[in-house]
Amino acid sequence: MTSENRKLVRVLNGETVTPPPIWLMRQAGRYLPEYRETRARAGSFLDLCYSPDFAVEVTLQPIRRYAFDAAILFSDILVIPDALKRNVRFEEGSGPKLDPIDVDGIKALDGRPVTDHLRPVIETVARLRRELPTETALLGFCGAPWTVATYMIAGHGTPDQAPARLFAYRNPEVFDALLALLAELSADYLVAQLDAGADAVQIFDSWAGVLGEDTFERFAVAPVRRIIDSVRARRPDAKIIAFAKGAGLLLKDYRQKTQADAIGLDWSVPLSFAADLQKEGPVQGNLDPMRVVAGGKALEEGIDHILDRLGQGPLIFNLGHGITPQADPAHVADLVARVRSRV
Ligand SMILES: Cc1c2[nH]c(c1CCC(=O)O)Cc1[nH]c(c(CCC(=O)O)c1C)Cc1[nH]c(c(CCC(=O)O)c1C)Cc1[nH]c(c(C)c1CCC(=O)O)C2
Repeated sequence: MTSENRKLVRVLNGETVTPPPIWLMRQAGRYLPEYRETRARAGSFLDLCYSPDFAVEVTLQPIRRYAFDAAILFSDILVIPDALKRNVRFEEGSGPKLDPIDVDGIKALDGRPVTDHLRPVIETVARLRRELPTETALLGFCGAPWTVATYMIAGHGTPDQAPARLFAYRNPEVFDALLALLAELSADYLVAQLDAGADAVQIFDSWAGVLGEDTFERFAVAPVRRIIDSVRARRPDAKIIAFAKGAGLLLKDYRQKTQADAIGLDWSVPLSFAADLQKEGPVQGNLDPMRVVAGGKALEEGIDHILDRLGQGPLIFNLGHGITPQADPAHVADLVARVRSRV
C-alpha cells in the first residue's frame, strides 16, 4: 500500500474516512506492561530512545495490541536539547531534568552536531517503515520551539512556564534567536524523518496554553510556521499536524497562520468550536485521557460526543493529550472497538 492510501494520510488530504482513523498520543508508554518490561531492560529512558532495537519494539507494542491506524515513532521532544548538550536526563517520578541555559549559554549553542546525534532515531524510523503492517501510517514528530525552550530555560517542567515567560520578556532578542535555532534544527530533523519513511509528522506545542495573544503569535505561531515553511521548501508534499495544547480561541486561525494540514485539539476545546475549525480542514482529538482511566460510561459518552459532532468531517480520533500511566489497557481496547463500530 502506498502512503496516500493509508487512512490517516487520506484524512490529512481532507477526506472524510468512516470510521475515522485512530491513534493515541503516548500510545507506547507506561500503561502497557510490555513497555515497562522493555524499559527496564533498556536502561535509561534516553538509552531506549537512542537504541533502534528497543525503540522499534516499543513503537510496535501498541500496534500489535490494538492495530491502531498510525504508529508514532518512539522518542522524545527533548532529544534536540540533548543533542545541544543540555545534559537531559529522566529521573524516576520527577520528570525531565536539563542543565538550565542562560543568555551566554544560548549565544554559545552549536547546532552542528545535532544531525549526527539523532542518527539512531532516524534509523528507528527507517526500520519501523519496514516492519509495520503496510496499512499502518508512521508518524514522526518534534517539539515546537516554544515548548522545547521552556524546558531548556527552566531545566525542568514547571506548572506555568514562568521562567521561560520571564526570560523572554527580559531578553527578547536572545529568546528569538533560541526559537529560530530550534526551528531550523527541528525542520532538518523532520525532513530526515520524512525521508526515512514517516508518512506525516506532528509538532507538539504542549505549553502553548500559557501564552497571551501577542506572545502566542511570536513564540508559538511564528516558529511553527518557520518549521513548516522550511520543511515544505524541501518536501512540498509533507503532511503536518500541529498541536497547540490549551490555545483555546487562539486556535481560530492557527491552521491558516501555520499552514498545518491538520490541527490537534485538547479536550477543553468545545465540540461546537471544533466543528467550525473542521470546516477549514482536518482536526485531531480530543478525548479527555481521564475518560480512558475511568472506562465504562464516561468513556463511551466521551467517544460518542466526539463522533456525533465531528464524525461527519475529516477527523483523526485521538486523545486531547497523552494517555496516562494509570489507564487500563482493557479500556483502550474498548475505546478502539467503539470508534470502529460506528458507521
Ligand atoms: C512535553 C513533552 C515531552 N515529551 C513529549 C512531549 C509533548 C507531548 C506531551 O505534552 O505529552 C512527546 C513524547 N514523549 C514520548 C513520545 C513517544 C511517542 C508516543 O506518543 O507514544 C512523545 C511523542 C515518550 C515518553 N516521554 C516520557 C515518557 C515516560 C518516561 C518513562 O518511561 O519513564 C514517555 C513514554 C518522559 C517525558 N518526556 C517529557 C516529559 C515532560 C516527560 C515526563 C513526564 C512523564 O513521565 O510522562 C517531555
